[in-house]
Amino acid sequence: MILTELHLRHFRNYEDQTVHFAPGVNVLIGRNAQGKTNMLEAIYALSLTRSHRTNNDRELINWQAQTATISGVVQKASGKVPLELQFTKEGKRAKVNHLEQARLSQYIGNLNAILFAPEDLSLVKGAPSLRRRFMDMEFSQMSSKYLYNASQFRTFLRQRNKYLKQLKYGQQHDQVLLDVLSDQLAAYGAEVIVARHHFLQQLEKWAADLHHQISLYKEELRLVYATQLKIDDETTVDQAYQQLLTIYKENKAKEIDQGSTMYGPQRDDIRFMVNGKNVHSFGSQGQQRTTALSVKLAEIDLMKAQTGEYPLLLLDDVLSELDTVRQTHLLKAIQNKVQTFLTTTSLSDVARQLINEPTIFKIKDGTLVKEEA
Ligand SMILES: Nc1ncnc2c1ncn2[C@@H]1O[C@H](COP(=O)(O)OP(=O)(O)OP(=O)(O)O)[C@@H](O)[C@H]1O
Repeated sequence: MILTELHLRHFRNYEDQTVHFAPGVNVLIGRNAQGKTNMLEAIYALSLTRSHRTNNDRELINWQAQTATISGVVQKASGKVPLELQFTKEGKRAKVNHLEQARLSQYIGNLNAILFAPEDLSLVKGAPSLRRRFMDMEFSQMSSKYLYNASQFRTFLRQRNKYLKQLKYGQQHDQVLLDVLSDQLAAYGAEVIVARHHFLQQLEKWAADLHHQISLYKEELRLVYATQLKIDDETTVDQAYQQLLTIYKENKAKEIDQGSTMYGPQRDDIRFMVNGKNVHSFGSQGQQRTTALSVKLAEIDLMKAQTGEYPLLLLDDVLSELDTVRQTHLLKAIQNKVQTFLTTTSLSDVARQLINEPTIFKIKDGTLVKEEA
């Protein structure tokens, strides 16, 4: 898919900006604090209805304004889709084809984007919560079923944790409601766990291939889904549900004592194994970077396989973080395949040579101007 045009009104430091993007590589060049990341953030938000760097939507609204609007036109194989998002201090509204969507979950999936920023290089060495967030954000774009199950799971997890605390401190005594909440949590948790297992297996195929190439055929990458359940390719959602339910039954007293839910997908992780060793603990910084890059790039193909369309790729200042070999692989992998938005303070000679006919935009103080070829 291609984002052909974007209009920002009172979004961060953009007052009123219309841009027509190229289908290939769009390079956004500017000094620090001029609005490069803000532009990628706008595209990301138009895709997922939320920012990648804040949970507070109010921060997206220009300090002098009350409402921020992002709108754009997405060109897909099936035709053009106009999208619009509006952020006010009270909340947000989303429109597809000029029609307001009752739920944001109905909106997500119209524009798919993968964002790769320097902090993603810590996907491997960072905390497990980063990897769970990675799975949730990416798989939700590929499957509305995953989006729904993961969001229901979070709702019941909050309720169950609250109830476990009340039981712990004697504010509640009735364990029947706890059993009802455990049943719901196990049902949605099982859906999430089985889906993650399948998505990760597919992601592994592409990631392993890319990693093999980038490491100059020296390293084999494997992605292992670390979960408390016993899961393999044959495990059904019902079997996973029964396993979780049994765990909740057997650990009821322990969880009440803790005042929180100790079992389920909120504790899962991904282990990245290179040549049989966990890169998190044993990998060099270079291996960790190669792994993160391979996994991110593999998402492009996974998303294409799942949705039938390539996503947009947003690269926020990552070139400067990668050495020449990795830059070359990154730029080669995206050429002529995905519409790319790349921010940088200056384009290196290597990158300039590798990018096939880049369209260059200069960004200064919240204004973006296309550089004529
Ligand atoms: N809600 C807002 N209203 C107005 N201006 C804002 C708002 N939020 C952020 N800004 C301004 O946006 C600018 C930051 O832009 P951005 O994060 O896109 O920087 P950048 O060009 O990516 O720079 P760097 O290379 O340093 O990351 C800052 O000048 C900041 O003051």
